[in-house]
Amino acid sequence: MGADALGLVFYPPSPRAVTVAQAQAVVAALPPFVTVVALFVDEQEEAVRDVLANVRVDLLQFHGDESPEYCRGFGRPYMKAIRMAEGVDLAQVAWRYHDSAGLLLDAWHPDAKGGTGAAFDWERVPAQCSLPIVLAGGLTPDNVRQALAVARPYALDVSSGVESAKGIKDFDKMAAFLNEVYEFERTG
Ligand SMILES: O=C(O)c1ccccc1NCC(=O)[C@H](O)[C@H](O)COP(=O)(O)O
Repeated sequence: MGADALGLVFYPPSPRAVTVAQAQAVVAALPPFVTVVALFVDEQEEAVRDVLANVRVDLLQFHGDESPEYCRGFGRPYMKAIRMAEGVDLAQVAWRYHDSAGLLLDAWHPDAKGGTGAAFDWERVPAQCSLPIVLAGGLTPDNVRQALAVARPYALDVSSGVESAKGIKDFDKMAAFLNEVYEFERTG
């Protein structure tokens, strides 16, 4: 459908978690030029290295409380996800993770690390940031145009909003989401 990237969730508690074998099958079916993102949450280094040794990964996404040293320790492009708790200082975060490919901003949730379907206040996305902003959290075909207008992110990341049930992607919802994005790009 034209998405630039696809995320593989290597976080066992997630309903979207994949095994290495499932990830290999997904990657093998992708058309060229789609960025493969491997997502981890406070994972043991050994487990990350095992995925890197067995799956063609373009970008690591760290969605927990990983330090900058941990994130860059794999010698691969990475992106740090930040859950937008109250008072988070994005300028300082961008400085600490200066070599991150971007900052993925997601909703903070008391019981889950991500993929919750909850949104945060898009007005909190800074107009200026030293890193490209990837907007996530509670995006749907119905609200994505508004999110783009308010937050003006570099990219979007969506999960629950294009699913029929937790972990089950819905073709029509994905198509509707992408159509809304293209329409926004066309009309501003
Ligand atoms: O998707 C998950 O289950 C997940 C679990 C734990 C940490 C991160 C997770 N997903 C990360 C993502 O990048 C999601 O796309 C992002 O949180 C937005 O999710 P949603 O609000 O469901 O669109």
